[in-house]
Amino acid sequence: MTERFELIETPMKGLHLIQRQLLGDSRGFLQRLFCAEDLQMFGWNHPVAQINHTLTRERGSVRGLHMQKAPHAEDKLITCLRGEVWDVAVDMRAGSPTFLQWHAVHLIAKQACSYLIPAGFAHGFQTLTDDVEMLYCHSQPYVPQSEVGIHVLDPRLAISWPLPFTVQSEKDAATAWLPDDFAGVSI
Ligand SMILES: Cc1cn([C@H]2C[C@H](O)[C@@H](COP(=O)(O)OP(=O)(O)O[C@H]3O[C@H](C)C(=O)[C@H](O)[C@H]3O)O2)c(=O)[nH]c1=O
Repeated sequence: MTERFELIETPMKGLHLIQRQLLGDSRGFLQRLFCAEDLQMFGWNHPVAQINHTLTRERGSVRGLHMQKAPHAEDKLITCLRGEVWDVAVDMRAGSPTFLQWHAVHLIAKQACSYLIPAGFAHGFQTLTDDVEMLYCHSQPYVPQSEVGIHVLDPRLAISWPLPFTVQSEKDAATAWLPDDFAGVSI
């Protein structure tokens, strides 16, 4: 725990929830979304290379599952700024005791909790409200050629999504299932 962040463990090594402290006053609040010194204690050991902001309009939409392969494998800090999402991280690390297991968290903007997803995990989410805004801090730049897609309905993962799907990108819908001999990624 630091002055501004509380680390909440998950069943998977390196995958954490980060509870942020809001500093409230008569005007509203200030919250720190990222702090290199503090987050280094939680395993984030890189500068922030890029920050992305997405708007997903329709409830039930699904983005992902995506990750970047080495040497561009990246840590992500996922923050829900508006609305609510069912946010899923999948352990794709070769040799991990939780290989191909997934862990989902219900991110609610007002609850000021972020999801710290280390390199080697695929990430995706389903929106539980309309007009969801997400902020992603990435420890590596976007390198499309290194991106790997995993199908959100891949039977080897058996992710239990909370809502019927509404909107999904053509790219994500067309993603192939994992080959039977897939043994994971090395990061
Ligand atoms: C990821 C990314 C994309 N783009 C461009 C590429 C496309 O022209 C456009 C939309 O890309 P895409 O459909 O891959 O966006 P998402 O489906 O939201 O991808 C994200 O979805 C899941 C949930 C993630 O965890 C990743 O952060 C990210 O892959 O933005 C960029 O310019 N920079 C980027 O970092």
